[in-house]
Amino acid sequence: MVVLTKGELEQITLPAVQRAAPPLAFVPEVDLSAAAASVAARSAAARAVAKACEDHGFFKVTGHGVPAPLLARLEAAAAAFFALPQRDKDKAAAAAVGGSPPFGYASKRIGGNGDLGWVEYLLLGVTPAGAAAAPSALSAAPVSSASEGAAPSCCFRDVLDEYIAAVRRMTCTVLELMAQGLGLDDDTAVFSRLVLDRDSDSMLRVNHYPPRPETAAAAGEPAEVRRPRLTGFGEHTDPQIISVLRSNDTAGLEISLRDGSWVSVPSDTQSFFVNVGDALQVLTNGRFRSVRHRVMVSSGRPRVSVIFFGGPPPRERLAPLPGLVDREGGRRRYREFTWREYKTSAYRTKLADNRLCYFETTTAAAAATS
Ligand SMILES: C=C1C[C@]23C[C@@]1(O)CC[C@H]2[C@@]12CC[C@H](O)[C@@](C)(C(=O)O1)[C@H]2[C@@H]3C(=O)O
Ligand SMILES: O=C(O)CCC(=O)C(=O)O
Ligand SMILES: [Fe+2]
Repeated sequence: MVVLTKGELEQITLPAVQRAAPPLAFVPEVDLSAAAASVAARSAAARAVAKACEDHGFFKVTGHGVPAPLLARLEAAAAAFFALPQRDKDKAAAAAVGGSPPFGYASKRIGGNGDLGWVEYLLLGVTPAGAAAAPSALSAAPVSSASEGAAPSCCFRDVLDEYIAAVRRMTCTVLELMAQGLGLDDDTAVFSRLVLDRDSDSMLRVNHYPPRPETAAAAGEPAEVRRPRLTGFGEHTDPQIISVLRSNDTAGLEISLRDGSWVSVPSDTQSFFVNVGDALQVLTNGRFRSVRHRVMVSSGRPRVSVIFFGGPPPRERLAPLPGLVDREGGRRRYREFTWREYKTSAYRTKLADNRLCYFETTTAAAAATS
């Protein structure tokens, strides 16, 4: 059980004074089933994806083909896992493959550098075969399907493995549309091959944000005091190439727009949300922007989200794609580095830090500060 100090608790509750973010008026959307219908539909979808990645680094995917019963089973399995007694969840952490952070179960502590959030989570490496390198204790968390009534019960780990295979396939379709939208028609697998590589450093995260707790404030106090907004997951960009998120019907995800304002993303259980990650910002020479996002907890209902992070193999050298650099008159915004190097550097940072600035070329860094 994690017991926080008073100061640590304040760190989570501090944003209570902030006003709730307004909803994102227009969530860019791509329907993958429509995109598959014809060459013209595919190129229209590719253009829409590229525009969303340039404008927001964020969009919604519908028509994705991930079966609804699988999503329902995953949601039920995750809820059943987080409802386990604390000692069983802690045991799962201790049993994590390799036993080493960041993988396994944790509560309130995010990463190793003092970040806190109103969240508990499972973080799993995804093995080359597509299966979760999951804590073995997950096998002992039986769940029956919420949607299929009499369907056989099955363990969390099996549902996770099935989900990972499906979400990885869909992620690669999205990455191919991104490449096409950038005009990289000669090599539309330029991003997807990194996530499909047998050594791809991809991960799965299952987050559970418990309902915001009641406060003892007097009835006459303003709503923000009676129902403080808590930081579920502080603002950050994701370091990988792409993150593909699905949540239950409790909202909480917020993204930062280009002007720095925050907007909330209405939940949609039928869809997936895609974030551009730092590595894709580098590969596209800054044309696609990694989106700054966070989760705020202001609901009396729990939020459960599952995020697939598509990462390259550790040895992969990342640098702006030459074709995209040429289009900017040869200006290369980032130096070459390996994914291992980037990840090591990222894991030394706090959640809210800018992790890309250490990899900018001097010209880009100089332009940004002038
Ligand atoms: C504070 C941190 C948590 C994090 C590693 C880091 O040092 C900075 C990046 C964080 C992040 C954000 C996206 C993913 O949720 C994550 C798994 C990742 O790869 O980078 C987390 C890391 C984590 O929770 O360990
Ligand atoms: O839980 C969510 O909805 C988003 C969490 C997130 O951004 C992350 O795990 O990197
Ligand atoms: Fe994230």
